[in-house]
Amino acid sequence: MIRFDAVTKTYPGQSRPALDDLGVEILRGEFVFLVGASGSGKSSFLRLILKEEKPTKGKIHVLGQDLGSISSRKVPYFRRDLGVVFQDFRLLPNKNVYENVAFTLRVIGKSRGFIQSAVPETLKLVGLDGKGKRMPHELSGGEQQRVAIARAIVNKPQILLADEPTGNLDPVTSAGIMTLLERINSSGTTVVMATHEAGIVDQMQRRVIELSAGEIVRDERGAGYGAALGDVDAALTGEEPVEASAEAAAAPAAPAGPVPDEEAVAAVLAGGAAAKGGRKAKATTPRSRAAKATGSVPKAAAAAAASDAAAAELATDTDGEAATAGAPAAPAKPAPAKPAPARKPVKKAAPKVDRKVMEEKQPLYVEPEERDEVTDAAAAITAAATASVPVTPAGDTAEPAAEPGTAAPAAKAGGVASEHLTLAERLGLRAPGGPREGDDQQEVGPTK
Ligand SMILES: Nc1ncnc2c1ncn2[C@@H]1O[C@H](COP(=O)(O)OP(=O)(O)OP(=O)(O)O)[C@@H](O)[C@H]1O
Repeated sequence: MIRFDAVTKTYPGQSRPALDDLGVEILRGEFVFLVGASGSGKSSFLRLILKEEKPTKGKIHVLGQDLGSISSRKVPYFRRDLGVVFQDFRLLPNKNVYENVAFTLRVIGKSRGFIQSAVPETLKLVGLDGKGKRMPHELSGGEQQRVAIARAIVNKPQILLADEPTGNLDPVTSAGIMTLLERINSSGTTVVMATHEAGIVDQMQRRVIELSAGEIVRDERGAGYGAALGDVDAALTGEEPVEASAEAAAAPAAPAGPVPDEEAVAAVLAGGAAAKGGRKAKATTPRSRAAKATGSVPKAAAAAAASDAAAAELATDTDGEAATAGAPAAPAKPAPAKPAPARKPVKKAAPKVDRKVMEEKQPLYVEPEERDEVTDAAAAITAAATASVPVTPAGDTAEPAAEPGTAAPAAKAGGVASEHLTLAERLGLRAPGGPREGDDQQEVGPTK
C-alpha cells in the first residue's frame, strides 16, 4: 500500500537529511502511529506519501504507483485516493458543515445525487448528524475536526493521513476523534497518524513507527508510545542526552489491541497532557493493556533502567501501575535495582527550522519532471497547497494570506500566483485553471 525503499529526504540548504535511508512498508488496512521528537521527520514522511515533497534518494510506492513516475499534472488525481487531516482543521469558514464536506465531492465532479447521499451519511458517521447547517464558527474544536475528517473521508479514500489531528483538542475531545479514526480504519481505510500523544498511542496498541533524527529506530506492532521517547520528550527541553532501554525497545510484538473506549482514552489523555510536560499518564487501564499485549512492563523497566532524576520520578509514577498491569497476565516484574546494561542511544532531532530560514529556502513544491505551461502551473499549485496558509473567509476562491515564502515561488514556477488559485487547486484536488464561473453550482468536473 505504502512502500519506502531506501528513501532519503534532504531539504535544500540542509546538511542533514530530514529522513535518512528509510525502508518501510505499510500494509492495507493498518493503523500506524508515527512518533518521534519534534523535528524527527514525521511530517516529512507524510508529505512524501502525499507527493508534496519528492525524495532526494530512493523510491516511494503508494497504492501500487511509483510516485516518481506520476507527473505533477496527475498529482491531483493521485490525491483523490488519499484523505488528509491536519491539526488546524482548515475548514472553509464561510460555508456550512454540509458544504464543507460536499466541497470535496463537487470539485472532483461527483453527481448531485451522489453528494446528497454521501454527505449526510458521512456526517452521521462522524457524529454530526443534524449539524449540516451549522457554520464552522458555531462548532467546538472537536466538531470542527470531525467536519475535517468527514471532508477527508467522504470520497472513501484508501489512505487517511493525519498530522497531529488531536494537537489542538482537549483530552476528552481527542478521545472521541481517536474512536472515530479507529472506526474509519476498521472499515478498511489505512490510517497513518503522526502524533506526540503518548496516551493515545499507549491506549490503542497499534503499529508504532518511531523516528529519531530521520531514522526509524523502532517499528513495532501492538506497541505503545515508548518509554524512551517519553523520556526524550521530557528531556529535550533540558537538552540532556537521553538513552533508551534496549529492553524496552526489544519488547515483543503483539496483535493490535481492542477498539479503545472513549472514556478510557480520555482518562489516559487527561494524564497524557501532563505527561507532555515531563510526567507520565496516570491511568491503569491502558498500561494494563500494554503489559498484556507485550508480556512485559516496558515503561517500568525503562524507567528503572534510567538513572537520572526524571527517570526516578517516572519509576515512582509507574511502579504502582506496572504492578497492576502485570498482575492479570503475568506476575509483576520487580524493577531492576541497577541500570540495564545494554542501551541504545536515541539521537536528538535536528533543530526545527524557523520562519526566517524557511523564507530563505527553496519552495516546497515538487519539481516537475518535464516543464511546460501545465506542469509549471501544477507546481505552483503544489507550492501553494504546501504552504501553511489559513483559508480566508472569502471561500473556495479565496486567496491565502500572502506568505513571503510562497508567493514568489508560485509566481516563479509558472506565472500562476497563489492568489489566483481556488482552494480546490491549492489542495491539489483540481488541475489548474483558476476560478471557474458557476463553481458553486458545479456538479461536473475532471474525471480520471
Ligand atoms: N522545508 C524545509 N526546509 C528545510 N528543512 C526542513 C523543511 N521542512 C522540515 N525541515 C527539517 O526537516 C526535519 C524534519 O522536520 P519535520 O517537520 O518532518 O519533523 P516532525 O517530526 O514532523 O516535527 P514536529 O513534530 O515538530 O512537527 C527538521 O530538522 C526540520 O527542520
